[in-house]
Amino acid sequence: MQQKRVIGLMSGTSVDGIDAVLVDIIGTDLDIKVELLAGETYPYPTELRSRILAICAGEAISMAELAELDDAIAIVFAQAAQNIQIGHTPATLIGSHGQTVFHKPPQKDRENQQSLGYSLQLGRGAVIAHLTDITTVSNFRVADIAAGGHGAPLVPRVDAFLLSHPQESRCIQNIGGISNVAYLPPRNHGWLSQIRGWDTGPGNSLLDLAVQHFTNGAKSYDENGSWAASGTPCHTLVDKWLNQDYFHLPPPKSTGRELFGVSYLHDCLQDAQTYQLGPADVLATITELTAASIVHSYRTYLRKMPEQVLLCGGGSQNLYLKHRLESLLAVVPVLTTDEVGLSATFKEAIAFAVLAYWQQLGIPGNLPTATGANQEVLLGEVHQVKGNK
Ligand SMILES: Nc1ncnc2c1ncn2[C@@H]1O[C@H](COP(=O)(O)OP(=O)(O)OP(=O)(O)O)[C@@H](O)[C@H]1O
Ligand SMILES: CC(=O)N[C@H]1[C@@H]2OC[C@@H](O2)[C@@H](O)[C@@H]1O[C@H](C)C(=O)O
Repeated sequence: MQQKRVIGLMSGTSVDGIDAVLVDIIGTDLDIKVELLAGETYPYPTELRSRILAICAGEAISMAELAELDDAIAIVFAQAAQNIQIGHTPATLIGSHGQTVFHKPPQKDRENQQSLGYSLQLGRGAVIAHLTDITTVSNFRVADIAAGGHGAPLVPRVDAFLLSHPQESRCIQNIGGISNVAYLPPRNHGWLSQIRGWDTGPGNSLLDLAVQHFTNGAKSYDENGSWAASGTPCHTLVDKWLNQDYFHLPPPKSTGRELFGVSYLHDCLQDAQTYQLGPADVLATITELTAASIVHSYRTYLRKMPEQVLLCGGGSQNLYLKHRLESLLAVVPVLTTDEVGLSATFKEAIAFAVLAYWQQLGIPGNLPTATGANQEVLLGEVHQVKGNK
């Protein structure tokens, strides 16, 4: 049986820091087992985070600055990989997602011709491999995009093998900067082809930006959602915002801070002024949009509601958001993946360790029903170092 010690590195659309995990992986698909040996979030240095957020918000930079940023990110990713191994037998493989700074889904023109998407993750794998002396797999999204897919979400195939249930249907709901779902039917005949996945819309991105706006940067997020919980959502605005095109696009679909970022928040704040909403009410209203857009997408795009929802990502710790999801989902129980034995904080980093492991075994990592690609493909580019297998 295959077994490997792997490092997973991930920084998502919240741009809060690098999630690093050290895992032992054994098996291949339904027999796969992942043991989490260590997990840590290493915050970005403040100045580096500001530069990343600026380009995510559309600020123009020169090619020289882009090259410098690419390697500055690779260096902190490599440091995260070194640190997570302290006190452990070293890993022989790294799966590094990198830092998304631009994401453009594939688009259809008026003649229904589809153009390819484009997604850029910085922190080049060759530099991580060189600095750590560990074979590194990176650039996971490009092969799926070349096959006509969105290149996202990629985690549903990993969710399928780590979190599906023999009898129950589950939605695995990640609430990061952006939210995405993997719908997992019960594991019976043909279940793999019935899995669905898509980005549901905003997660914490708008909430974090609003908190930074109201506190002049003194706070970066609303801990436990307590500030939002002290306000009242404006349902008229939630209904208006839910009319937006993205929520009415059928899956497969993906999005990013290009849509749910600074200028979207600006529009929300203008609307909020019309209704004279104070900061707590604005946060409550954006939280309601986040919860309502998730539930609306289940009701609209799934044949049947799931029997259970398992939350993960930083937003799973936002108690007010969790409470609003529970209320809107009514009878469907809402748990976190921690409660079924998989770390809600580190699941995405674990997923990129698994995707790197699959790459080395020649196992495809994408699910065309989630990304829209025209075929299953091997994900990731390999940066081999001497001695690693
Ligand atoms: N205790 C908490 N209370 C409320 N929100 C929290 C808490 N802890 C984390 N968060 C939120 O989670 C965010 C980080 O989530 P996460 O690390 O899952 O995002 P990400 O991986 O960057 O995003 P994505 O999944 O879109 O790639 C923080 O920016 C914050 O908004
Ligand atoms: C382009 C990009 O980085 N997309 C991320 C982002 O963060 C959440 C959502 O948008 C998601 O679908 C995707 O990441 C997860 C890890 C995925 O590919 O499954």
